[in-house]
Amino acid sequence: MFCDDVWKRSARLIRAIHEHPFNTALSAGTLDRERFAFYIVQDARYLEAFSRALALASARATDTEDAVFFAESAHAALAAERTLHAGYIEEFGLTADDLAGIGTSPTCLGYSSFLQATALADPYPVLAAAVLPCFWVYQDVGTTLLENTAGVEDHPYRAWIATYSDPAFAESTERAKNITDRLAATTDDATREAMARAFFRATEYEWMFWDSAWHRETWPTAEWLA
Ligand SMILES: Cc1ncc(CO)c(N)n1
Repeated sequence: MFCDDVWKRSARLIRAIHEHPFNTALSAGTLDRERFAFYIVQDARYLEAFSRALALASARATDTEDAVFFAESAHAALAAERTLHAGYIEEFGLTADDLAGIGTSPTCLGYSSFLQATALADPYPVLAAAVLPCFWVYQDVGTTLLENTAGVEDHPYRAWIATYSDPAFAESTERAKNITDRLAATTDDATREAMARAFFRATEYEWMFWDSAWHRETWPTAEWLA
């Protein structure tokens, strides 16, 4: 099956995601607030783009059940942004003015733009494969973090871990995988190859997203603009 195949081929990259210092510190509860705040602000922006890509997947779906799934997922992404992310942003005391002053990072813009370009310009099966790692990687990391932090009381990032280890999110991940497998099975070789490339690119961006939060990535050219 397509999903099993691309997941196996991503094994080393997935391991690197699990072992990234951002995620090991997130798991240990030692991740500093500055890095997590950077991540949450960028991720709130990412989720708006992800939601748009999902809404476009819903519009382009050839199967009504798939259209429902993608529309619900588009809504869930924005709902997460308005609860989980907005909750942390409030906890960190970031005002609307603070947020307006924080630039979207190169990686966040790259990942967001990649998803939206795929949504608008690539075949629908390629779009399904591009959004799949957004579900699968988070579900995988979320459940691992839940296992690793099971006995920990008052984990500072408990709400984040709970969101992505939720059985409902695992169910969505299964749905996204099933849709992608069905589309891969019924398309041509060239499209299947493009699906694999989109899956790998999105998974690379997932690693980069955590890495960019760890380093609090900025635009190297920012100082030359007024
Ligand atoms: C970067 C990224 N990928 C996936 C998810 C899960 O939807 C998220 N919140 N952020």
